[in-house]
Amino acid sequence: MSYIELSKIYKVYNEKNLVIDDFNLSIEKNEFVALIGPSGCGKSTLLRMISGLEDITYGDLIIDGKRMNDIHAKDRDMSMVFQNYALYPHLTNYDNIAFGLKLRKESKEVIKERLSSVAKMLDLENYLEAYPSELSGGQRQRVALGRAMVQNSHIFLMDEPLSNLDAKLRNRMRIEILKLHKQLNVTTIYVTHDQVEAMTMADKIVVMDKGEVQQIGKPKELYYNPANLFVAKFIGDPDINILGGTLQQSSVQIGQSVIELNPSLYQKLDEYEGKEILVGIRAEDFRTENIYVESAEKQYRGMIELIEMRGDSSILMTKFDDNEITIKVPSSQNYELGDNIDFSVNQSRILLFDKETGERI
Ligand SMILES: Nc1ncnc2c1ncn2[C@@H]1O[C@H](COP(=O)(O)OP(=O)(O)OP(=O)(O)O)[C@@H](O)[C@H]1O
Repeated sequence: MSYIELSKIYKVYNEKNLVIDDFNLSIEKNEFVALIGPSGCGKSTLLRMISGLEDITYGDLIIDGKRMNDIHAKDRDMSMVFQNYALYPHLTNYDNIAFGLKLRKESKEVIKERLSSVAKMLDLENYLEAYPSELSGGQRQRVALGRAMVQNSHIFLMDEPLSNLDAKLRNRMRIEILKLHKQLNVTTIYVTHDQVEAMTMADKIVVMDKGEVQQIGKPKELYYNPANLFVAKFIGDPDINILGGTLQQSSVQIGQSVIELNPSLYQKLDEYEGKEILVGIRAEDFRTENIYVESAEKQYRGMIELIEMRGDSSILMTKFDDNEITIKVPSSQNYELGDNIDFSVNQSRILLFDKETGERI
């Protein structure tokens, strides 16, 4: 049995509103798990059920072999960090961090010792006598982290802790949280709607939609082997290109164009022969250089309609037959608006989906 087991968990609000539907997840000790999905999919509800702030309607929450459903939040050995920091404005940062310890009636010495070690780790030593309003967003979030850390809990629950920070600070805090996670040997469950955050931080990602798990896997698994169209579209930036086509033996007909498929792929496709399917191609899976070397790959030509410069790469928008597509190229390749671009498709990276169910074929 894993350290944390969520087994057949359901959440029903007001006896009719099902927001978590048969959720199952195993989490190992010291693992960093990200829950991601669009707004309203039930991520926060799930985290609140784990923390004890919300009842579990049905199912079992087991931690270290013990059923926790009826254990009070304060006795669950967990610390929570929220998006809006939830700091008390009338308390100094020191008292904010110490709040939980004082509530638990820890001795002054213990509080002082833990505060000093945490403040050092978070680079907050010079701000302890100040109030939260005197801090920047990043510093406030560090105070909130500090408050969680001094509890010495074995489990950290984080609900979009970085969403209020600007992009640069978010990147820095991501690294800080990861370092803390490793240093403290805690098990972390991290809610975010930002797939980049989840991909860069998590050992394991749970993709949710409408209260249901879509896929659980390592970041790379989700990226290269999405279970369905929802996961393929949710993970990755820019969005994966999805083209509608008809399967014909060893190829897919897309409008007037044809994409050849790898033998390993089309051998599994008998039941789809002559049927409409969806083809997923990530922007980096078009080849634009040395395509003549890959003689087996068919070549296509499109006119560049838009260029998005991203620093190291450029995203080119062009057409494949009548479909708008994006192609990612190193920005050192010089393309201009209106240029024609020749490209081929990396066959080994093509993803196919059932048009009706969205499931990966
Ligand atoms: N106390 C409540 N009573 C009734 N319905 C609720 C309650 N809390 C949440 N919900 C509903 O449960 C669903 C899931 O909400 P939840 O906050 O868990 O989503 P989320 O994925 O965390 O969204 P976001 O990313 O926007 O925070 C929503 O449809 C929401 O309206």
